[in-house]
Amino acid sequence: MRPYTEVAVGILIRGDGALLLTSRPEGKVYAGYWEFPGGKLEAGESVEQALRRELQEEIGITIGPAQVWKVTEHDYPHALVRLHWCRVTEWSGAFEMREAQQMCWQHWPVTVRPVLPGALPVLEWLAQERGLAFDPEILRNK
Ligand SMILES: Nc1nc2c([nH]c(=O)n2[C@H]2C[C@H](O)[C@@H](COP(=O)(O)OP(=O)(O)OP(=O)(O)O)O2)c(=O)[nH]1
Repeated sequence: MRPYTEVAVGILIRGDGALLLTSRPEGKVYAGYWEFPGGKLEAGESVEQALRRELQEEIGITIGPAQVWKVTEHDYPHALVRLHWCRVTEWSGAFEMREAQQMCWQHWPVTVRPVLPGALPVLEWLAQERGLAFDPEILRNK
């Protein structure tokens, strides 16, 4: 069986309920797709540690406490990933896209696309929590 790539992902939720999405930088698989910020765990790291490091490295902020909310899996051609989703409502520092990504605060309905397929289940749960009708399929394509 293919080994899992463990990934820590942050769902940053602003006081007004908006969610932070970032675009995948050039040179990575799925470049230009929208995703939640995060990245792969390094050896010996907890999910929270990896998320704190990735968000510092990639978007310049320092997150407060982060606890795993959901765990999902996605089988991509490039990797079998296990995504550890953390909701984050506290952070400090100024946003700075250090990999030339774009960032976007999104209210419902989410308008950016395409969104990484591995992020769609979580968007569906977030919409359900708010009692919103949401068809994740429309976010798959440009
Ligand atoms: N950050 C993030 N990754 C996601 C999401 N949904 C999803 O399927 N993934 C997948 C895509 C990638 O296969 C994997 C994340 O790996 P990555 O290559 O972006 O991570 P990284 O920043 O550590 O990359 P690198 O150092 O190897 O360049 O998780 C999401 O919403 N956010």
